[in-house]
This record gives sequence, C-alpha cells and structure tokens, in this order.
Amino acid sequence: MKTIGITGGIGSGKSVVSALLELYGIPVYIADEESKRLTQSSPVIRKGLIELFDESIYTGEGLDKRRLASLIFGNPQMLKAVNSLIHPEVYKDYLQWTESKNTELCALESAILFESGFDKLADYTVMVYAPEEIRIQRAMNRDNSSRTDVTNRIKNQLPDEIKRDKSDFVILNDGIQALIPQVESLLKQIRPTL
Ligand SMILES: CC(C)(COP(=O)(O)OP(=O)(O)OC[C@H]1O[C@@H](n2cnc3c(N)ncnc32)[C@H](O)[C@@H]1O)[C@@H](O)C(=O)NCCC(=O)NCCS
Ligand SMILES: Nc1ncnc2c1ncn2[C@@H]1O[C@H](COP(=O)(O)OP(=O)(O)OP(=O)(O)O)[C@@H](O)[C@H]1O
Repeated sequence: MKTIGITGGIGSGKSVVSALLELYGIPVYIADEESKRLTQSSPVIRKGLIELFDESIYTGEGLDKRRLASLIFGNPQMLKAVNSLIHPEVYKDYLQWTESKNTELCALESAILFESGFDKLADYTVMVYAPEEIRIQRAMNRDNSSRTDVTNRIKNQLPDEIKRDKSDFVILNDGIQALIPQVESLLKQIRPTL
C-alpha cells in the first residue's frame, strides 16, 4: 500500500483536500481527529497528561482542550512533552488503521507531518498551501478563536518555505485556484491509471 502524506499549516485547507481524496475512494487518516479520540480513550495518554499537569486537565466532558492548548502553544518544552506522549500512540493507531484497510492507496493528514516524523510513513508528500493571512482568517472564523491563538500555533509549526521544500507536491488553496483539478492532477501523477 502506498501512502500520501498531506500537510500544511493551520487553516490551509488540508481537511478540504482530504475530503476530496475520500471522494476519489482514498481512505484518509486524519491525525488531528484520531489524536483527539486517543486523548479520550488511551489510558497511556490520560495518565501521562495527568502526570504532566494535574487531574483537572480532564473534566466530566473529557480532555479540557482549551486549557491544554493555552498551556502548550506558548511553552515549547511543554508542547514537546505532550507531543512525545501523544505522537507514539497516534503512530501505533495509524499502523493498526492501515492494517484494517484493504487498499492500494491511502492518505495520512497532519499539520505537523514533518515536525512529528510521520512523513517517514509517506511515499509521497503533499503540502496544501495558502498565504498566512488567509490561513489566520480561516482558522479564526472556523474555531471562533483569537489572532493570538492562531499565530501561537503557527509559531510551533515549520515555516511554509521549509514545508514546501520538503514536499513532493504543492496544492494551492488560496480561494482562487480551483482544488478539484489540482487533486485530479496529483492523483494522475501518483496513480496514472486513474
Ligand atoms: C491541544 C489540543 C487539545 C487543542 O485542540 P483543538 O481542538 O483546539 O485543536 P485541534 O486538535 O483541532 O488542532 C487544530 C490545529 O492546531 C494545530 N496543532 C494541533 N496540535 C499541534 C501541535 N502539536 N503542534 C503544532 N500545531 C498543532 C494544527 O494546525 C491543527 O490542525 C490538540 O491540538 C492536541 O491535543 N494537540 C497535541 C497533539 C497533536 O500533536 N495533534 C496533532 C496531530 S497528531
Ligand atoms: N478554498 C477555500 N475557500 C474558502 N474557505 C476555505 C477554503 N479552504 C478551506 N476553507 C475553510 O477554511 C477553514 C480551514 O480549512 P481546513 O479546516 O480544511 O484547514 P486545515 O488545514 O485542515 O486546518 P487545521 O490545521 O487547523 O486542521 C475551514 O473552515 C474551511 O471550510
């Protein structure tokens, strides 16, 4: 099975590209979503987060995501500790997921594909790119968050130029260029029989 790694900074439009890939029959593992599920279900993550912070990091409704975000995105050491706890569990979960899929081609979406080392699981890497100001506006609107919340996350992600250099393909999602032809072109290059 071949894997497409999809990355791009916050608000670039990875989820939109992933939804298109799904429409072409390509299963996509969305690391953000699965890591959220694992923060609820994995005893290893729960224990680790409680040790790093305290019991109140979990409330009756599950992980206090807003609080965790406020504790890690301005504190590189704490972010590193949380990443080191969560990413190995996501990695294991991803391997199980691929085993359950009987497909020639799948995709792995992560904003921090290169930062986390998950790019090593990918045969092809694709960056979804949009100019930073557009990304900030999209993320603020989508999450009802402040500019500072969004830029604090951007500061903890690889700069766009580096992501672009590391990626095999770039999809431009600036709201002007149409996405479907770009996704089709990508798939034609990866899967010429499409
Ligand atoms: C801190 C948490 C609870 C905040 O949850 P929230 O619902 O606000 O954000 P969500 O998970 O949907 O992420 C939104 C975006 O934030 C950015 N982001 C999230 N985690 C990280 C990270 N570790 N490093 C840099 N950017 C990140 C990404 O662009 C992501 O798409 C959550 O982001 C988290 O648990 N992050 C650590 C785990 C992780 O690295 N997840 C990313 C993929 S494995
Ligand atoms: N071309 C576009 N035109 C208008 N809105 C868009 C476009 N692409 C994405 N959006 C919107 O911008 C927001 C961010 O897009 P999306 O959630 O796909 O980003 P993402 O890269 O997955 O972000 P994150 O890293 O935060 O998960 C969403 O609300 C989405 O609907």
